[in-house]
Amino acid sequence: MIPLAFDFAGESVLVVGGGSVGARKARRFAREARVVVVSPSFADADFGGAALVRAAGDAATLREFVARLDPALVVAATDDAGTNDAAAAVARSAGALVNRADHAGERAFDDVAVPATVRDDPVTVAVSTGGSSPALAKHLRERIEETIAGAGAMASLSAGLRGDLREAGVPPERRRDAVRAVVRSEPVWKALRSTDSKDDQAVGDAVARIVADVVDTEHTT
Ligand SMILES: C[C@@]1(CC(=O)O)c2cc3[nH]c(cc4nc(cc5[nH]c(cc(n2)[C@H]1CCC(=O)O)[C@@](C)(CC(=O)O)[C@@H]5CCC(=O)O)C(CC(=O)O)=C4CCC(=O)O)c(CCC(=O)O)c3CC(=O)O
Ligand SMILES: NC(=O)C1=CN([C@@H]2O[C@H](COP(=O)(O)OP(=O)(O)OC[C@H]3O[C@@H](n4cnc5c(N)ncnc54)[C@H](O)[C@@H]3O)[C@@H](O)[C@H]2O)C=CC1
Repeated sequence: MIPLAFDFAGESVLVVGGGSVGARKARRFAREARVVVVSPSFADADFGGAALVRAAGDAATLREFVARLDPALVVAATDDAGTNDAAAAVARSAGALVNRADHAGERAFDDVAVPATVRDDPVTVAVSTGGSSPALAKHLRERIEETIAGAGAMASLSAGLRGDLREAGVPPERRRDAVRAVVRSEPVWKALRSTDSKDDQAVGDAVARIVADVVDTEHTT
């Protein structure tokens, strides 16, 4: 399986099944998509603000919801394999992606798996075990959470730096070297992770030193 980042803004997601797994998937996709959950009962308190429709997902009902919502993705998350089969078949015939919560391995070509995900916006890190061990995916996600602290700020900082250097007419190769040096710099990471607001100054100083170093070195060689 190959991970891709999918922009769900403006898209719909249909979740079939309102247990704790359906709720977790609904919360996940409700960050961006319009989510509708179809289920005869709802066992979790938090569906991320998704619309909840109390109905059994038989094939006719599912076809109706898929036709109405035109979802990019259908999540089959019931405890009933027959219903999950029907949800997957209806989704496929409508050209939607399918996520089956009760399947791993030997997937149809259009199936997707939901990875364990760490966010420090705009950075996301996704862990998949190819469906073999979701518990391991979760554990690795917890470990990575500490490792990427500050990555969101680093992404914004380096994107800003790239823009500034471009505007200043710095040629592409030198720009690339400077940005690469900044994202690898321990002093910059340390300052970004600091909760001390005066470290904004430390970040700026560390970046300025690196940029001057890279630009100067390459001037003189
Ligand atoms: C294939 C996949 C399809 C999909 O759902 O997309 C799938 C399938 C199955 N999960 C099962 C069980 C568990 N799933 C979790 C947790 C998570 N499961 C997630 C994803 C995936 N699960 C996809 C593969 C991802 C990959 O490639 O690794 C995570 C990462 C993302 C998310 O769901 O948000 C989320 C962690 C979120 C986080 O915290 O970061 C736990 C841990 C726990 O609950 O503590 C357990 C119990 C322990 C265990 O069994 O491992 C079972 C057996 C059910 C049974 O035995 O009845 C199946 C079905 C099967 O294996 O056949
Ligand atoms: N992918 C994952 O991360 C995990 C997947 N699983 C799998 O996912 C399934 C669901 O797990 P839970 O949410 O814990 O189960 P659950 O039993 O708590 O919830 C199942 C939900 O499906 C609903 N449902 C039953 N028939 C339906 C129908 N015809 N139409 C619509 N909804 C229907 C039920 O009302 C209930 O709300 C499990 O049976 C298991 O196979 C379990 C743990 C983790």
